[in-house]
Amino acid sequence: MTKQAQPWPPAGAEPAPAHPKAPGPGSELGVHFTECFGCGDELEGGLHLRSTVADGLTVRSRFTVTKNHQGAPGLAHGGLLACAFDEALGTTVGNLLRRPAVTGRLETDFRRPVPVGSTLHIEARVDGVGGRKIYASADGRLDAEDGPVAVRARGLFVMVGLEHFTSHGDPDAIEKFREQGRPVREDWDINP
Ligand SMILES: CCCCCCCCCCCC(=O)SCCNC(=O)CCNC(=O)[C@H](O)C(C)(C)COP(=O)(O)OP(=O)(O)OC[C@H]1O[C@@H](n2cnc3c(N)ncnc32)[C@H](O)[C@@H]1OP(=O)(O)O
Repeated sequence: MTKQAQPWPPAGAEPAPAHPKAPGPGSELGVHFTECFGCGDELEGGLHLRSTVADGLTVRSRFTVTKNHQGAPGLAHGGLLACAFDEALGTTVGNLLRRPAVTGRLETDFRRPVPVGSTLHIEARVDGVGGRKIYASADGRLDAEDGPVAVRARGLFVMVGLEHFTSHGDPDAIEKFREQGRPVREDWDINP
């Protein structure tokens, strides 16, 4: 049987404008939580992904593959690469739309090996919104913004209320997150 390509974003999704308080093009997004494996600076073996808003509903992120990220000798582990895309897509959705959301589904296509020492340049964009569902996709290129594509990903994010984090998360970590000042509640649309 021939596999039919599904449209992306799916029928019914609408283009989503950036939130009025979303950071503008050129803004560095920084660390959203210091213990985050994707972007936090407290975890020596983390990805230390860094992101900058680009034009449109697009964010450019990059991270350098270290020995902490290996699967096969000298090559990035696919699961770690998926983590980098989860972070890059999540930070794009969170910062541009300013609606709390979590990853419901993440698809990755691994097109080329990613060696230790290389830097992956990830361009992620919001593709559309349908109800509580946010569709986003990203391309990861090797060692330059116009380098060869090594990984592609698509994510479905589902808008949630703050109780998702307060009822399932660790209260001490949530308190630390609040003390770090992100997100500033007034700058977000909280209820899905
Ligand atoms: C400045 C700071 C920046 C912030 C920067 C943040 C960066 C961090 C990046 C990392 C982000 C993460 O890893 S987040 C962590 C990983 N993800 C999680 O732990 C999520 C675990 N899953 C859940 O909690 C739940 O399943 C939810 C919330 C996703 C959905 O549950 P729910 O609230 O009961 O809603 P539910 O009715 O099931 O789903 C709502 C709609 O989405 C659809 N839907 C739900 N899941 C799926 C799915 N896998 N595939 C297809 N569709 C799905 C449903 O069919 C439905 O469509 P319809 O009927 O409406 O049409």
